[in-house]
Amino acid sequence: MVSTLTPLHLITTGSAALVFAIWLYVRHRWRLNLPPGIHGLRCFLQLSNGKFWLDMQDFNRQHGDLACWSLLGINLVVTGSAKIAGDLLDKRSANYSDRPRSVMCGELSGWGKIMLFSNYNDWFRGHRKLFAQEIGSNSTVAKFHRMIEFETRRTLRCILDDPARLQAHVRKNFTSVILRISHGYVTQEGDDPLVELAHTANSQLSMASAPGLFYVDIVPLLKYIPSWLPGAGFKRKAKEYAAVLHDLVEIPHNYAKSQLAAGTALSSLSSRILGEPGLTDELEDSLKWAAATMYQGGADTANSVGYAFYLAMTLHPRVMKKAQEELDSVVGASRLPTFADRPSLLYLEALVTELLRWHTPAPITMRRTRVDDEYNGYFIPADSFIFVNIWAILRDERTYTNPLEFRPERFLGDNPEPHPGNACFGFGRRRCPGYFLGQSVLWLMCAQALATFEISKCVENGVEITPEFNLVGETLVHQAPFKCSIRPRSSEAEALIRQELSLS
Ligand code: HEM
Repeated sequence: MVSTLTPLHLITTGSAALVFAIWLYVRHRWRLNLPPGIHGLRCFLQLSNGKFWLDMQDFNRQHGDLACWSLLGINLVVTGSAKIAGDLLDKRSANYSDRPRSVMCGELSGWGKIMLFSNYNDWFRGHRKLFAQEIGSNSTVAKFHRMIEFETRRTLRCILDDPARLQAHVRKNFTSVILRISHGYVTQEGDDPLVELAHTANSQLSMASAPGLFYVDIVPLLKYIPSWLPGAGFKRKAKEYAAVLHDLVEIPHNYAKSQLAAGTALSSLSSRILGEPGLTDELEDSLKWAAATMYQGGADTANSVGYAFYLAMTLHPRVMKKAQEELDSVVGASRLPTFADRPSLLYLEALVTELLRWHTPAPITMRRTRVDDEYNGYFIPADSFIFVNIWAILRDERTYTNPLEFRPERFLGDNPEPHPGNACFGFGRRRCPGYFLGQSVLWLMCAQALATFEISKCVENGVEITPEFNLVGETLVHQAPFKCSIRPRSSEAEALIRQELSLS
C-alpha cells in the first residue's frame, strides 16, 4: 500500500526534526561545558559494586577532581576534592544547601520532614536553631558531661559482662545519650525498644536514600503506579518504612508529653519547648520532628565510629599501648578519665581525630544546585545533583601521607596534617549539627575503654583471627561485625567499671 505525503505529514516530520536538532545542539553545548565524565546510558554501568564511594572515587580518578555523569539533562556532578567541596559547599552555600529530590525516601517514605532531607527553608532553619541552642558548641554540650560519663560507664559494664554483643552495647551508648537530650528518656537495662527502633529506622533510611537503588528516584512518575502492580514492590517497602518513621517520631514525643503532664519529665529539648507558655500546634509539630531528627541523627553516625574504634585497636596494638601509657601517666589507675582530663591527653586526641578520618560513617553527602553556576570554566546547571565523596577526601594522598594507615602521629608535631573534621562532618550550612556532641561522646568512650580494657585479636583453635576493615550499608555505613577479645586491664580497672553508678 502506498501512502500519500500530505502537508500535515510534512509539518509534523519537519517539527520533530527541528526539535531533535535543537535538542542535539543543546546537548552538545552542555557536553562541551559540563565537567568531564560520562554522558548517556553508560552512566548506569558505572555504578557497579554498591559501594558508591568507591565507584565515585574511581570515576574522579578517571575524569578529574570535578566530573559529571549526565543523561537526558540529569547531571550528577561528583567530587572527591576537599578544595572543590569547600569552594562550592562552603563558599557558595547559598546555591549549594538544598538536598536532591528523593522520591523514595523523602516523599514515599515520609522522611522529607527530617532535617537531613529537608531543603534549605524556614522549616529547616527552625530545626537548626533548636539544635544550636541545645548542642551547638562545646559549652552547650558541657552541661551533658556528667550524663555522658554516666552512660559511658554503663556501657563499659555491659561490654565487660557480655563482650560478644559489643556492637549493640556501643549503639546503645550513643543512643542513650541522645535520647536523654532530645526527649528526657532514660534507656532501660538490656535491650531497649527505642534503641532498636532507631536502629531499624536508620537501616531503612540508608537503603531508601541510596542513589539509584530505587528506579522511582530516576523516574519519579513511577510513584503514581498502584502498589499491587508487579514491579511496585518499592511502594510496599515505602509503606513499611513510613510506619517505622511514624513510630520514631511519635513514640518518644508522646513519652515526653506524658512525663511533662505527670510532673516527672527530665530536662530535655522536648520538655523545654513543650513547657513554653502559648505553645502552638505548629510549634509542637516542628519540635516533634526536630527532636526525632536529633534522636535519629545521633543514633547512627557516632556509634558507627565508636564500633570502628574497637576494630582500630584490635588491628593496631602499638597505637593502643601508646594511648594507654599516656592515660596511665596523666590519669593513673585509681579513677576513670573524665572530660576534665581532655586537654592533657594529646595522643588520645590525635587517636580520636585519626579515627574520624579512618572511618567515615556518612561517606557521601549530597546537594542540589538552585541556579546555574560556573566553576573553573565548567558549567554546573541548576538542579544538578552534587555528590561530595567524603570518604575519598579523607583518603586523598595529596592531603594525607599513606592514608590507608591508622597513624595518630599525623596530627601531632610541628606540621600536623589537616583535621578531618572539615570533611567528615560535612560542609557549609548543612555541616553536621551534632559536631560537638558527637566528638565529645566519642572521645569519652575511647578514653574510658582504653583506660580499662585490653583489646586484642581473638584466638580460636590456636589461630589468631585478624578482622578486616569492611564497610557495609548504603548512605550510612558501619564496619561489618567482627570478632575481638576484650578483657579488663587489671582488677583495679574492673573495680572502677563496677563501681556504683549515680547521676544525682
Ligand atoms: C562522629 C559523629 C558524627 C559524624 C561523623 C557525622 C557526620 C555527618 C555528616 C557527614 C553529615 C552530612 C553533612 C552535609 O551534608 O554536609 C551529617 C549530617 C547530620 N548529622 Fe551528623 N555526624 C555525627 C554525629 C551526629 C550526632 C551526634 C547528631 C545528633 C545529635 C547528628 C545529627 C545530624 C543531622 C541532623 C544531620 C543533617 C544536617 C543537615 O542536613 O543540615 N550527627 N552528619
